[in-house]
Amino acid sequence: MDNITPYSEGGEGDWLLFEQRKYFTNAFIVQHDNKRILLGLKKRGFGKDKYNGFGGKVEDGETSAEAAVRELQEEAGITAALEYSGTMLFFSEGSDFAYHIDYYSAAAYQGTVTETEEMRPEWFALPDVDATEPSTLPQIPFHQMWEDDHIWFPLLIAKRIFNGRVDFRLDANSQHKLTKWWFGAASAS
Ligand SMILES: Nc1[nH]c(=O)nc2c1ncn2[C@H]1C[C@H](O)[C@@H](COP(=O)(O)OP(=O)(O)OP(=O)(O)O)O1
Repeated sequence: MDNITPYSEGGEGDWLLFEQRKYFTNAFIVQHDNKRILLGLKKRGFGKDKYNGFGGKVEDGETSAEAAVRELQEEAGITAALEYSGTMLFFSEGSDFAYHIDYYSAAAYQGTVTETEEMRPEWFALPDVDATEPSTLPQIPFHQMWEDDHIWFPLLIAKRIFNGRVDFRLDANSQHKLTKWWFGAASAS
């Protein structure tokens, strides 16, 4: 049995309202055997300088699973048999649509992890409470990721399929600030 919180919520105020959603994917390589997870530093566009999984828009005519495989190939140079991990609805003040993001993960991959124009891939240590010696890899850099990620990462890592909703508002410096959220594991498996 994993020792994780299956549901959490927080923040304040009313949920922001939106009229449109667009579909995105986000994929992670999570290797429990090697105690590591692959993230990428986004080099351009929305979310620049944040670490994230590899993903992007679902194009017309493809499923989100197909988009996830394509984006992982385009952004990290690798192919993987990705499995569905969860779905989140991300909405930010100032945006005219909500991001519907399907998450995927895999342990194994084919090819060589490669830096691309969009992402600089890097391995990080999976949290390991039983470790007898510290990992040589850096810890997951939550301070340099979307603010909600630390809430649902334990579910992703434990392979608990999750759902969630986050609202961000813009602060005086136009930085995204997490204002309201909920995350839950969709099943107890
Ligand atoms: N880990 C994450 N946590 C979060 O809270 N929001 C995320 C997120 N990953 C993505 N988002 C949100 C914000 C992000 O800018 C938006 C779009 O995701 P991406 O950055 O993956 O897509 P891109 O805008 O790069 O699309 P492409 O141009 O098709 O690659 O979805």
